[in-house]
Parts: sequence; structure tokens; C-alpha cells
Amino acid sequence: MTGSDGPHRESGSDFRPAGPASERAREEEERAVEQALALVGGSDRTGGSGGRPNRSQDHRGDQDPRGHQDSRGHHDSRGHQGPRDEDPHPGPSSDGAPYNDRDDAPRDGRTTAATASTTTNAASTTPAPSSEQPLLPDRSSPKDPAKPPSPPPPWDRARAIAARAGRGGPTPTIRLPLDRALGHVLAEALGALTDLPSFDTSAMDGWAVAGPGPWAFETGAGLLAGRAPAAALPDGTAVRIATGARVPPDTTAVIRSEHAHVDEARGLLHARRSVVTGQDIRARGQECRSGEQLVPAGTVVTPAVLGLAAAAGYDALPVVPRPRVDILVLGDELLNAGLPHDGLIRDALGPMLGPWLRALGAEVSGPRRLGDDAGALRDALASSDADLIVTTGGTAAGPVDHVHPVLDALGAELLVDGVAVRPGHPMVLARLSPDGPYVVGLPGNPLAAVSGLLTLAEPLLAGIAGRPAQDPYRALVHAEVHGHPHDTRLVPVVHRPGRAGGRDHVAPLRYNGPAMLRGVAGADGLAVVPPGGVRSGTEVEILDLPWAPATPWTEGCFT
Ligand SMILES: Nc1nc2c(c(=O)[nH]1)N[C@H]1C(S)=C(S)[C@@H](COP(=O)(O)OP(=O)(O)OC[C@H]3O[C@@H](n4cnc5c(N)ncnc54)[C@H](O)[C@@H]3O)O[C@H]1N2
Ligand code: MOO
Repeated sequence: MTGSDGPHRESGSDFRPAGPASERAREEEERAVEQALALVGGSDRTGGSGGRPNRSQDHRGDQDPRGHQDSRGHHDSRGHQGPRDEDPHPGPSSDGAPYNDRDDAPRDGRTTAATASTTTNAASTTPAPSSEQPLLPDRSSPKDPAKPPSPPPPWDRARAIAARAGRGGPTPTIRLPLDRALGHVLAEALGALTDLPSFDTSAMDGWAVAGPGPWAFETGAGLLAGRAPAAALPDGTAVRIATGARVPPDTTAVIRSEHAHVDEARGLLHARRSVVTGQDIRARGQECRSGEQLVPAGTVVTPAVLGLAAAAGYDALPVVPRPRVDILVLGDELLNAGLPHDGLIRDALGPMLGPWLRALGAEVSGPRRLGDDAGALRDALASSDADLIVTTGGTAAGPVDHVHPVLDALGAELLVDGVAVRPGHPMVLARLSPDGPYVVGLPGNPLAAVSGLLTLAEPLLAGIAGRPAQDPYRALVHAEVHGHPHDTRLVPVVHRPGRAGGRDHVAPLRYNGPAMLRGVAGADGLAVVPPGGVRSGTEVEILDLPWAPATPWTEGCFT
């Protein structure tokens, strides 16, 4: 629901209901969001076209370029030097263990990088959909036996559909006090409400002087920060001044105390070094003039943005409400605690998805565990007032895979029904009604769910929140990576600094099977491997994980 008609979408006011219980819930959610955002520190949260090498440009014409830099220097500084969990031959069965849960990729006779050497990256070369192209992929109705099912959309097309769906509705605006605005997206550009600095100010503790020296001075504390303006300084005189104090009119320069010699006997101040006019004076408006744009609409409110907004005179910020997401975990085989037993396994997705979605800027409720109960799923979908409902499992065609039948029964519109990507190909994006919630159905295999999250949920949420989707950027891959014959592969990778003049690159990780999280848990991002695979030394697109900069160095854990 992206419209402004819901109870939580009232323009100009916070949408949450009042009351002590909801206030507590809100505070808990804020804390959870702050924890999630803490994970994200340092990543490019505006999706801008900043400092990453070869990062593609934001295609939304209305977005200003943002100067975020991410040179990956943190990897250097943290000493990412050796193999973390690298895979010399990252093919579909490259998890280092017998690998039986893929029936789609050849084990012998894989399509190798040799055949891929002339293959262009389908994901990067497929043209972005034009505004004339229909939003819905051209899928034949499975109910029409006369029509063969059409192939699922390529990975980048599916992402574009999700992004466009998210941007499709009106973007409501609320005003939030600074202490509640963290992590939201600015609905409007932030214009300075004042000159910064708002008066000529001393940059150092020392002496304000007028004209050439030596200068006569008065004893005493002199001019302090936060005090009323001083009288004009006569030529040949000096007055003590503190950092941040207003500089008196007619001041020529500020001399730092350590560069001044005070001749108490004669009552004269001497400079120990030459004085340059204007030195150590921060002129009014040096940082910005009132009305100047400080950051553009679409910027994520980080701690630094909060500080800037306060300095520029803001008490509250116009932001887009966080998209609200319900998480529904499906599967009778799932345990919430303890060790797997008797064919039951731990739910790996419930604990993962909430923080991950919060790191993407969402307000999350759940996870609710529904088992394999079609009625419960139907009720949960029909009663949700979220913007997006994320389900896990049940997307395939097994006897208890209820996602498709329930979406069908609710008359949902399927926007993406399967994607040509591995893992994760059964992922689905639907809308329950024209102004109702979106549904992203993530496959149950955990890495397939991650793939669905980054392919569909991330660009959809970015669109709803008014933030550009994370653009893939390109990096050299230091290994041959086997490909699927027809589909894109998403492979966990770590960034590595170039050594001895070599270029920065990414290394694929092992344990990248659809049911595994071990690879992605040590990864900085996912490499987008085109059909057919790539040779070592090829550039591939990278999707960063939101917390990539915080990933601890795990050298030696797996080697
Ligand atoms: N006949 C076919 N069967 C399957 C196909 C296919 O093309 N034809 N695709 C396979 C692929 S690929 C995937 S991915 C899965 C997707 O299946 P579902 O989305 O229906 O997921 P489930 O069957 O419920 O579960 C799959 C697998 O994942 C485990 N799982 C589920 N939820 C969780 C969770 N929260 N935490 C940890 N693990 C979970 C579940 O136990 C299964 O092992 O379909 C294939 N089948
Ligand atoms: O290969 Mo599935 O799409 O396990 O993810």
C-alpha cells in the first residue's frame, strides 16, 4: 500500500496510533531499526553514483548525483589479505561437500567460462525497460493449456519490474522530530535555514587583531562563544578570543595563542610569525548560504545528516514513512529453538529477515510462523495492512506449497512469477489488489531466499521509501566462476585489495549452494554471474550486502 489513504499514511503527521502500548512498540521498533542501521554504517545508502569504480549511474532522471565515496579502503585497513572462504572453482556444486539439491545445473559438462568468453553479461546488457513496456512480464496463464508457459524474466528485468512497482504510488510525507528521523528517506531536499556559519567566527583560541602589529591589548577573558556581539576593533588593538566566538567588526585576522607573544610589561601583543589577512576566521556563509541545498531528496537520514540538519536550523525533517513489512514464515518442518531432530530443522529465515529488512529501511512486524496452513496464510495475507508482505517457503509446486494457490484465490496480480536466476528461481512478486499490499514470496531454501530478497524486495522497498535501488556496480572477479546455462547466478563474494600494483577485485566464496548460508555469512556482496559463467579477470556486477563494511575478517575460519 503506497497510497496516502491508509491510517498510517496521513500526510503531515506521524502515522502511528497514539497510546502507551503503541508508544512502547514504536520505541522498540526504533531501537531495532537503530541496531539494524548500525550494521549498515558506511555503505552507500542513497544509491547514488558515488565513488565505487564503474558503478552504473542512477537511471532516475530526477535524482541528483551524490558524492558518496566507498573506495573499499576498509578492507585494506582491516587487513583482508588472504582467502576467507574462497572457492577456486565456484560452480553450482562448489560447496566442498556432496551437493545434491540442484537438479538444474549440469555436473559434468557444465557450461564453463571457456564458452563464456564471448558471452556478454546478459544482466548488464539487457536494456532497461522503457516506459512503454508493460509492467507485467509476458507470462502465459498456466491455466490455459493451449499456451505453453513463457520463460521467466531475466534477473535484471525482474529487478526493474520490482523497482518500478515500488515507485508506482504516491510518496507520502511526514514530519518527524530529529530524534525519530534516523534511517528514513528525505522526502524533500534539505535547504539550509541559515547561513553556516551564521556569523564570522574564530576558528582558534587566540587573539583577534586589527591592522598591523604590535597590538595594544586589554587583559581579561576576552570574547567567548555564545556571547553578544562585540564592538568594532580599533586599528592597532587586539582582544582575546575563543574558538567559536563572534569576530568583532574590523578584525583583520586571528592569531593562535601559541603564535602570539604577550609583552605584559608594555601591554603589547607580538605575532611570532607573519599574519595573513583573514587567517583563522570562518567567514559567515563559508559552508552554505541560507536556502542552499545541503542534501537532495532521497537521501537516507544518517547520523551525519541529523547533525547537519540541526546545524542548519531544523527541529524536524520531512521524510517518507518507512515501508511497513509483515514477515510470514511457512513450513511445518521448522523449529524456533534447539537442535534439528526427527526431520525438523531450525528456521533460518525468521531470525535473518527482520534485521535485514530493517537494514533496508523497513518497519517490520513478525516473523509470524504459520506452518503449512493455506487457510492461515490466506487470512494473514488478507488482513495485513502492511505495504509489503514477505513470505518464506511454499513457492514451488509441492503438495504443501500454498503461495501460488492462495495468491490465486485472493485474486492477486502476479507481477513476477519466477525469475531466471539461481538460486531463487521460484521467487514471486504479486499485488493483492490495485492499492493493496505487495507480496514477495521468497523460496524456502535459505540462499534462494536471500536471492529473492535482493532481487525483488530490496528494489521494491527502495521505490516505496523514495530511495533509488542499490545499483549494481562492477568489479574484477579473481577466479573462474561457472555459470548456469540459461540463468544468472548470484554468488557470494568478498572484496580483496589489489596487491603490488594489482587491482582491487572480488573472490567468490564456497558454500554457495541454495540451501546454505555459510558462504553469504562471510560475504561482502553477491556477484551477478551471467549465463555461461565468467573467466578469471572478468568484471562482474556486484550487489553489496547492507552490512558489508561491518563484516569481521574471518581469515582462517575456513582455510
Ligand atoms: N519439482 C520441482 N521442485 C522444486 C523446484 C522445481 O523447479 N521443481 N525448485 C526447487 C527450488 S530451486 C527451490 S528454491 C525450492 C523452493 O521451494 P519452496 O519455496 O516451495 O520452499 P519449501 O519447499 O517450503 O522449502 C524448500 C527447502 O527450504 C527449507 N526451508 C524452508 N523454509 C525454511 C526456513 N525458514 N529456514 C530454513 N530452511 C527452510 C525447507 O525445509 C526445504 O528444504 O523448491 C525446489 N523444488
Ligand atoms: O536453486 Mo533454488 O532456486 O534452490 O534456489
